[in-house]
Amino acid sequence: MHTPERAKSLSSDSEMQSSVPFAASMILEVVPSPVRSFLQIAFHYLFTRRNEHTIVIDENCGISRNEIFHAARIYLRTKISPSTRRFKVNMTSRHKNLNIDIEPGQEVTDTFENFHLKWKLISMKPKDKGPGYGEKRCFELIFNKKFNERVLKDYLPSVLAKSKEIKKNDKVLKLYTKNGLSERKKEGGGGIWGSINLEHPATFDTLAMDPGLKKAIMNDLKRFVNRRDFYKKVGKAWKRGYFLYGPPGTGKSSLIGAMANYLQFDVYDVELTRLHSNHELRTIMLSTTNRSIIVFEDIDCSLEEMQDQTEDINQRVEMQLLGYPPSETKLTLSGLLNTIDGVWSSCGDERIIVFTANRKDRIDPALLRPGRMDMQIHMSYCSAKGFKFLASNYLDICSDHERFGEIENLIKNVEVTPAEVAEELMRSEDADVALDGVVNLLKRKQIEANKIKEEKTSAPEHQQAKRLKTVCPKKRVVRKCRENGCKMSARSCCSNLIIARNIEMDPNSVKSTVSNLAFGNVMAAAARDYQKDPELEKLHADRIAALKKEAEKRQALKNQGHGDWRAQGDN
Ligand SMILES: Nc1ncnc2c1ncn2[C@@H]1O[C@H](COP(=O)(O)OP(=O)(O)OP(=O)(O)O)[C@@H](O)[C@H]1O
Repeated sequence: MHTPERAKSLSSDSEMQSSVPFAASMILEVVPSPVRSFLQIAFHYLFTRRNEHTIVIDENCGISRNEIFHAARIYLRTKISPSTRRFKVNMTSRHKNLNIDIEPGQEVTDTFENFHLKWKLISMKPKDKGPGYGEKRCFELIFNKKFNERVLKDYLPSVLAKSKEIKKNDKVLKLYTKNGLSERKKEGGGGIWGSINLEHPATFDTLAMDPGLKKAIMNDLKRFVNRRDFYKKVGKAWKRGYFLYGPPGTGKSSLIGAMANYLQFDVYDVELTRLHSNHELRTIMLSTTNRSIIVFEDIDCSLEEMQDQTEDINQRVEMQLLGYPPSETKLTLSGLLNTIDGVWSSCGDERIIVFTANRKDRIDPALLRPGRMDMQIHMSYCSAKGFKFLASNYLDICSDHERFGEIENLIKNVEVTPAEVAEELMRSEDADVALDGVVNLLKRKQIEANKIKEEKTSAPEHQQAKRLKTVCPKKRVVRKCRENGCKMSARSCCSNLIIARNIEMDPNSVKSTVSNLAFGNVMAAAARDYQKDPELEKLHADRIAALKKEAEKRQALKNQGHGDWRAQGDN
């Protein structure tokens, strides 16, 4: 059994003395002190270090986590003794116990059956980088070489098993977000992921959704985690995909929180728009842990942005031909699909992949095919049942209330999200006041809905044009372009329109709008685009002429070798 005394002896001068045979210690007793320390080191090496074996356990295996390193960190928390000079302590509201952690440079001793071992946490930082940047950590496990086989066969597996048990008893869910490929945060040990404790309050008990659907999701999750052998037998990666879609505020994120709390799984939040290549996506997927939920939120918007980025590349290639340095963006839909269910996806167990979107019709069907997305869940507007559920949850109204009838009648005809209803219910603890708020909200929504309906049916063309004006300018431009068969990205359509408008208004202002782009090139592209679109061409014939003139002028300036030709005005 390990004792503080033993720990101390291993980490001090007396360790050396105690580890040499009796005869050698007698010699040390009699020699003068300057010679003694020299002999101490020599004897220590001769009788102890020579017989030592060291196993190095890195934090990561390439780009994946090294599970033994992380298990050892958890296990060694229970082995920190009074002789450990420095260690960390933390505890959040969700922890059941104080959380103790070993610090780099510190040693911890352990005893297994009848032999001793020493663990040391080592941290190496590149000199020229800031704290936590590019840091590499490893454990050194030192023991007598005659126990080599027992360490590998018995001791390390027992460390893995014990750490699992400790984790189970004091599990705190984590929410991981990406740090950036080259960063390695000290805390959280997630490699390229930074983590915070996930304290999402949502559970299946607090979610307002169809009870049948709720039950089906819970059963599906339970069945999934219990089917390790089944997945092995049929030769499939042990993962499951969920696609959650519905308008903002219908509870998609809350459902993810409820799933994490139900399964006690960590959550990884992948922001596709922050990734630059398929390689980067694979790297971050490989560094996620087992028993986790990997979330791609608002995938419809992310895919649109990915497409925009790719189109930007096409523009940049054109710019490259004009002598601009090359740059590339390679995060593609096929790369995403490949990462989800290609060879990469089988590197890990018990993974749940969740995609969320506001609209299903904007998603490429390839992404939703069975095997990729096993369960599609529609999160819809609040129903009368949903409202009653929220009322009982927020206001503790378990039976009936005089305003329920009116609310049920109104809610049937309007599109209101659970988030909007919840917001009203939270405004007052007085049920009458809160429910009045809900009634007013529903009435307002009904008036708005009626107005839109009216506009649609009365003078169609005039009203439609009016309505188009009220939607956001970007959407209006894109809608107009799509109606005319233009396939350019939203961003390109808008930037072309801005350029055209600026030319019409004030040619000098153009340079500020597009100062970072290859001016002449963009102008030419914009002009080409207007020509592609017959209706726009008709409407903007003189704009096209202006664009062409502008493009030629800028190109000519460039050809003449004017330094900063983008900054030249129209003089
Ligand atoms: N179905 C629901 N049951 C209970 N509460 C809900 C539900 N939907 C929304 N809420 C409440 O509204 C808030 C916002 O919901 P949530 O973020 O889960 O919606 P979302 O669909 O993910 O929205 P977004 O698409 O904008 O991210 C939640 O914190 C919760 O309080």
